[in-house]
Amino acid sequence: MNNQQFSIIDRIRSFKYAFNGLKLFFINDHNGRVHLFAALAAIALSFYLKISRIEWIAVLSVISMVFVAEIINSSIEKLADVVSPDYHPKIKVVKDLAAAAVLVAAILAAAVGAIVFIPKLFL
Ligand SMILES: Nc1ncnc2c1ncn2[C@@H]1O[C@H](COP(=O)(O)OP(=O)(O)OP(=O)(O)O)[C@@H](O)[C@H]1O
Repeated sequence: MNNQQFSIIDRIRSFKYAFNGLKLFFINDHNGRVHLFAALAAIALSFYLKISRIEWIAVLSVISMVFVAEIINSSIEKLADVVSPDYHPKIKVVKDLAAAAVLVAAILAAAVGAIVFIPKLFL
């Protein structure tokens, strides 16, 4: 248990570190930029198609899910690269599992995108 006193300055500092992580993700991570582009395209399409409130909730939820999964995946990859710069079978399992989380989120996002957008675009 942490016995340190609550400090608003420490809380603000934590936010600063978190925003720095976000900046690193979008600047250094190629996947981060791909996801950002896809998210902006989905949001633009949502405005264009005037999707409903509940559809906005679905679209924004899956977009954030993909970002969360990719940020955690990226973080695990970086940690694994420090822990084991050389090939290690257990690192392979760790990295493949982290990548699987992104895959699951991306499949869900594609499914939600198809359910929301396809009827408005083609039907
Ligand atoms: N040190 C290692 N030991 C074992 N397997 C590894 C190791 N590094 C990478 N791998 C294997 O290679 C795959 C790709 O790893 P890598 O870290 O390059 O991820 P990536 O998704 O290609 O990353 P990036 O975000 O750089 O595109 C991993 O999922 C894992 O199977």
